[in-house]
Amino acid sequence: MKRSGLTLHNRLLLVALLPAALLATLVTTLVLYRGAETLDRTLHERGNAIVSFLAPAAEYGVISGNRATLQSLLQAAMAQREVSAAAVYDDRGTLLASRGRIGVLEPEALRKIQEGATSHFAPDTLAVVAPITSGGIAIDDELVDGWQPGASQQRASTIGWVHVELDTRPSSREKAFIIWTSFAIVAVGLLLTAVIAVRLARSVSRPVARLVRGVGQMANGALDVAIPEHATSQELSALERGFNTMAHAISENHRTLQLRIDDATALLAYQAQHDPLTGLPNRRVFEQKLDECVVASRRAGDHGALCFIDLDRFKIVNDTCGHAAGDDLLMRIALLIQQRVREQDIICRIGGDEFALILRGCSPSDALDIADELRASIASFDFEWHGRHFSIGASVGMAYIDGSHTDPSDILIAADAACYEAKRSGRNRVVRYPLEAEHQNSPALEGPDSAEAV
Ligand SMILES: Nc1nc2c(ncn2[C@@H]2O[C@H](COP(=O)(O)OP(=O)(O)OP(=O)(O)O)[C@@H](O)[C@H]2O)c(=O)[nH]1
Repeated sequence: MKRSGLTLHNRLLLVALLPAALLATLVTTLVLYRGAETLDRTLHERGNAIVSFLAPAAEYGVISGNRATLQSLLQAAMAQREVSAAAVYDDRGTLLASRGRIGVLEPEALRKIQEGATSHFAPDTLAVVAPITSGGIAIDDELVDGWQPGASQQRASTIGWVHVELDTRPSSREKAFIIWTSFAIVAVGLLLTAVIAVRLARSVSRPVARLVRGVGQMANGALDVAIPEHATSQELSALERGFNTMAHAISENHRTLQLRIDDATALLAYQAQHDPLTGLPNRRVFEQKLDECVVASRRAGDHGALCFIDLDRFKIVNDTCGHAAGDDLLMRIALLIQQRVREQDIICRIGGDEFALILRGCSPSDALDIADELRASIASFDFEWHGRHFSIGASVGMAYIDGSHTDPSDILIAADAACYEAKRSGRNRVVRYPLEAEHQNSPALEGPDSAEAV
């Protein structure tokens, strides 16, 4: 659909003002027309009434030629409101008497004028002329031989004319007054209508504009939107409340959803980095940390050691008491190791019963001491499961991180080989890499064989 450039506000103004303006124009025109017509008609009627009264009254004066009578008659006519001049003519059009500044009419013009005819012969003047007729005297006629009823009417003839002029200025002034009063009323009415229309249009267009802004903000991604509820109309007020409720609900749902996503993401991140059974960092984290350690040892001289810890004869617990017991034992051993290592050390579970311990910032001898203390703790740990007691051990393979390695997998291989050697040479002991020298020179580190289930 084609869009118009008119705003909602302007449309509402148009709807309110256009009919009012049209109606006002129509009504004003009608009132003015009717008012002017009525004033004109009233003036004409007055003129006619005066000449109708004057014509029969002047009959005697015209017949008798008594000008004094005619003058006093005209004087009486002049007393009438708006009469500015008056005159009487005989049947030949000769002026017999006049009052005021009369515009004398030619006999020709008089003869053409019928009774009650009016005309504007001069500006601001309305002239009314009526013939003076003589109907004869009925008493005298009856005395005449051969008189018949109705004969006097037949002999009525025009013996002169009365001519009255009315001043049209008061009437014009009244017309002007009506015109200006009407215009003033219409102007005030239209002004009031405009003020009311503007207020009404605003009461609709402003809340709608606020709603449009709110929707726009939401469309741009700002969900926490609330518009002020100032609408005065019931429907718009309900719309504002509804919008705010809806926006709040959407915002809340979005927030809840975002929290769930964050939780799920955090859980996934945690699960991606931790062993689900013991909660220790998993193999992936271990590899990262080992990388960091190797880099730190080369760059900052931050030396340390890697210990591979493989539990001895763990399988017996699984086989005799089931996997639940094995799981419980793994969790307890993980806790035990965590409690015994330092804050800067990193302990990870990297396999079934295998743990990796990265010792940071320590000398080879300190690392050896820590590893052996750990081994001894595991060896002396008494695991109890439904009345049965188990004592397991741990074989520990150690490789130093002293800045001489560039590849972390070399250290891994070394620690793995040392651990294997610890297993092979009887379990429950710490073997460090390089193997031969360490193994031969450190008999003290060799512990007793791993304990069997008791
Ligand atoms: N309960 C339990 N057992 C596991 C889990 N992961 C691996 N295992 C078991 O742990 C055992 C590890 O095998 P081994 O290391 O050969 O068993 P071991 O008795 O410790 O043998 P040595 O290391 O030679 O002393 C296997 O039987 C696996 O099934 C686990 O998450 N829970």
